[in-house]
Amino acid sequence: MHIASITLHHIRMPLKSPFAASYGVYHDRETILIEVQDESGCIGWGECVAFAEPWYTEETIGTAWHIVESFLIPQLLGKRLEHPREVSRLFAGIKRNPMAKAGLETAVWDLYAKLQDKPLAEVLGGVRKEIETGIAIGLQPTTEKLYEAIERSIEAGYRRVKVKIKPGMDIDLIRSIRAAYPGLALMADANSAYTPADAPHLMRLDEYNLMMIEQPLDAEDIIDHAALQKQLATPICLDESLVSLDHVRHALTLGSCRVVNIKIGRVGGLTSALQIHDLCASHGVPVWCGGMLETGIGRAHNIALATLPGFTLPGDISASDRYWERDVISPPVAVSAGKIAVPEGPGIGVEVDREYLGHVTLRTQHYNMQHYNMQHYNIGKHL
Ligand SMILES: O=C(O)CCC(=O)C1=CC=C[C@@H](O)[C@@H]1C(=O)O
Ligand SMILES: [Mg+2]
Repeated sequence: MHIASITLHHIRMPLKSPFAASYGVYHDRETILIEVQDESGCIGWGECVAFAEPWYTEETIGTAWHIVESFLIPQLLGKRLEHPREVSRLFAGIKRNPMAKAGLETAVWDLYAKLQDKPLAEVLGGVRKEIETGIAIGLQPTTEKLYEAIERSIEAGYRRVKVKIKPGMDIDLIRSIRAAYPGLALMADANSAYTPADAPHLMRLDEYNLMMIEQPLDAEDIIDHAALQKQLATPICLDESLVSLDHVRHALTLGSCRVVNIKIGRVGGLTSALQIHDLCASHGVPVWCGGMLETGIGRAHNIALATLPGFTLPGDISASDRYWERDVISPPVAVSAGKIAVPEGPGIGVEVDREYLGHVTLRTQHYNMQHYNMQHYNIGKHL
């Protein structure tokens, strides 16, 4: 692969309904879609999943655009690569910023798979032709709205339901859901809404047979999660805490969690996601693919990743129409009886709807060696 040009698309898509977590509410989704084109004209697509606000992690659309444009593109543009796993080595001189890195790196994986004329799932080592999937329901304004959302999820066949919790919307909420749906595969995501002092309160959730409690404490609290896991019968699943392979290795060593949510953007790309998958498998720790309210491009990468053998739990890969009136891919992601058929075309196996992409684009920037701003290129050169 000779990386000939890179194009960034900053887009905004309206959410069909607001998505609320313990830290805030999303009314629309800004994201950065990334095209990487090689000298043959083949195009790989990736998605940088940073939000517009630094609520989930410290990355935002603004930080990611800056890091991609000023530091990562200079390391990638013009390079001749044999394999996408080389990209993370090219980016090693730039600290953290995993979502910025993953946006470019996933595009190179898609490009590579297309050049191999193979589905991305096959190139990654996938073993499934369809994946079972779950759904994440944001905090709802009323219990009735929550029950309506749960009913719709069950009717759609989603294999597990994730609800959001936070202090004041937890024990009673879970108790009422469990009373209404005794056999439902149910988990809760706290998005770091609790502190270690809340351990006795969180232990009360043990009686409701939750599959797991996701990220109860702060992202930095790897040691405190280990102490909490010793007090909880319910498995802890970590999300925000795990931003690299080393973070996962530390969490498994300390016993901070018994389940791992792998999000391609949060861990810096597919190469890192594969390494984390393999590490968890060696420890007998199940993983599932988390979601970031992606467009169909990020969703397609998630589907490919979720075909790997260690992804034994349903993830947050819902249908395109769960969030979007219209997606930027064709065909949109569809869920049937809680399952998604893995695309069989080369790469991510979906086409980008450029007409709609243009409609939702706020800003586009194209970079190639002839026109690239040498000032930016020189910034990257010293790395
Ligand atoms: O992509 C989805 O379906 C939503 C997944 C989801 O629950 C989340 C997405 C992004 C940030 C968080 O609010 C939350 C999570 O922590 O998993
Ligand atoms: Mg989460």
